[in-house]
Amino acid sequence: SLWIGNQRYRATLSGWYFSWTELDKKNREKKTVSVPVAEVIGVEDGRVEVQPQKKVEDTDREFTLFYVKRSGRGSSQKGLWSLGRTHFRCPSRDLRDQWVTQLRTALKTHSPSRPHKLLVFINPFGGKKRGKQIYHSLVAPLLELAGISSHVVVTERANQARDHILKKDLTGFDGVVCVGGDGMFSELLHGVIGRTQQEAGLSEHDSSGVLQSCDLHIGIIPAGSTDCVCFATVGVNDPVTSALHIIIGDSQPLDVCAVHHKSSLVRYSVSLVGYGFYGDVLAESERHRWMGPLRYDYAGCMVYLCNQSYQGTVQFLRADPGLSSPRDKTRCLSGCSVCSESKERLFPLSDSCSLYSDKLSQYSEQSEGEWTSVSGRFKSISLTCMSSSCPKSPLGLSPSAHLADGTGDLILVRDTNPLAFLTYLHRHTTSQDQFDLPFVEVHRVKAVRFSLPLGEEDEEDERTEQNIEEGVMEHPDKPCVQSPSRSISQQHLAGPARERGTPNNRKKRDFLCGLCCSKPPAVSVWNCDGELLPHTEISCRVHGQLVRLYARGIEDELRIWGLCEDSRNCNGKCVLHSQ
Ligand SMILES: CCCCCCCCCCCCC/C=C/[C@@H](O)[C@H](COP(=O)(O)O)NC(=O)CCCCC
Ligand SMILES: Nc1ncnc2c1ncn2[C@@H]1O[C@H](COP(=O)(O)OP(=O)(O)O)[C@@H](O)[C@H]1O
Ligand SMILES: [Ca+2]
Repeated sequence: SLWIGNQRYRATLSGWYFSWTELDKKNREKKTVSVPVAEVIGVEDGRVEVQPQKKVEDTDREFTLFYVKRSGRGSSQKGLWSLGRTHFRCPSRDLRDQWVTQLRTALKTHSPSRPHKLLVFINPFGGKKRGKQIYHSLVAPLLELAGISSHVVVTERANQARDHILKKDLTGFDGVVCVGGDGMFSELLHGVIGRTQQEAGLSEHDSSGVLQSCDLHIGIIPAGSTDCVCFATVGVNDPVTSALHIIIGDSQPLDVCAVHHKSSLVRYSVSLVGYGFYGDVLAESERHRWMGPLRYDYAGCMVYLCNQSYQGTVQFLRADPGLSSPRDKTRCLSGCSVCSESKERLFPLSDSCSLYSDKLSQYSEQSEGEWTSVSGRFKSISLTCMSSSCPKSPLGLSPSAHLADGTGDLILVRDTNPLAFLTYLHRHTTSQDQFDLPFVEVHRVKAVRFSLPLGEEDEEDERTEQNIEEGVMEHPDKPCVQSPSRSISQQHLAGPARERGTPNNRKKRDFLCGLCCSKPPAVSVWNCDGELLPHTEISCRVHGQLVRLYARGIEDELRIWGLCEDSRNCNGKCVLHSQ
């Protein structure tokens, strides 16, 4: 027996669960609460509070259990996790000590993948510039409660986090965490992939080569502008929810797209490699960083009004259509069967590298005839390895894309009238099918190539030079992977001086004029997870499950509450899947 307040409970710790059942005066069982041991955050002697501040009342018959608590069923805050806390009173001190010891032992046994030590990078300038506050007030107390030690680096420049991961001794760290947005995540992604390949002696520049999957986990505490990677892998962009996923050591594999230009790696992407609309929005938004996250809304409106489209040829290698389709109306949810089956396909034996290389040599030998080619004028071309859902678009760019199936979804939006394009964009904010439009096509792919019409190559250089002069990009001779273009401080410091009619400012106006007025540019620019790429002709290849995040995918609300056992096969009949 245990007591919560004056109420008696029968408590059991058996296998994977700690449960307590309310008993009435006649010992009849009433409501039961069950907490999976894997979701226990900590067990403390006495009555302990951590919010708003840590307070310990060391009463000798009590203990406090901290655990993951989900927002109520049907709540508007779907997917949010918070810290649950219950004070239990035992009949004696001895029994209290036994409970605490047993619970802690169970925690060690059932949660072997929890991190013990984390390396945390905070971008103090990301999003609304609240990174430091978010970490210290919401995240650090939870890590401390869970007994996780952390080494915190507040970044002073762009690429500091990436360089640190690439060059410094990481012995003892179980994972790396960023407090920031998609750009900050991208730094960690490049650091972790680069370091893993260095250690494995593999070249990242060989576009048909095998890449070694990374063991070091990445955690994201969302504090950025789009927070797409966090939203699409957790279901919400909430720092406490993400901190709890990190603490319990969740693990979500993620596909990564490698972008190459000629024979060198340009960058990696997980959320968006976008040309046309999304490239132009990013180029325009970088000039308005001072607006914070609102810069994307402003730039989106401006670029939409300019009504541009671009010519080019897109070639792609289709993924096996028997496995899944971007239009099958399913969603990749936690425990997704498509992704788990892909694991066996991508890594058929534990000695994955050799077999995987066999598969890749097949890939590189794939005949030209197997590439499908589409030429024309496009409003936008997007490739995403996952749904890319974000607060702006809750179902994302490709709602049925999978996080870890080794494929990406290629979305081609052909030139159309402004109203039709607005319909396409608007459907991202609703549950209407954005692919059910005559000028839109979507393909599930393994690789993509983009080329400009013959004779446009000079334009590519011109546009690239212009961007570099304006400080939006670095020189293409420097491999982009060594020096991504975006730096908040650079943009920030350069901003005010440029506003006052300096030559740079005139060029800024030329950029929009170029887009909207007399001679519109023939060439757009690629947006690669929020970075402008310095090349237009690129090739992309999806590497299945290359990295792992501290996440578990989006939880199926009905499955959690025991109402829908099979998200894939309910055929949209249940409440959640018919939405
Ligand atoms: C009429 C309403 C139109 C609304 C259209 C909404 C479409 C939203 C799709 C968003 C896809 C986002 C893919 C993620 C990209 C990020 O990697 C990138 C960088 O993010 P951050 O580091 O946080 O700054 N964000 C973008 O490129 C912004 C795209 C915004 C497009 C409107
Ligand atoms: N201290 C810093 N000063 C300037 N730029 C930084 C700093 N730390 C990180 N960055 C860069 O800022 C960019 C944007 O950061 P991010 O956290 O994604 O915010 P947002 O979502 O608002 O774009 C990243 O590409 C990162 O390389
Ligand atoms: Ca995928």
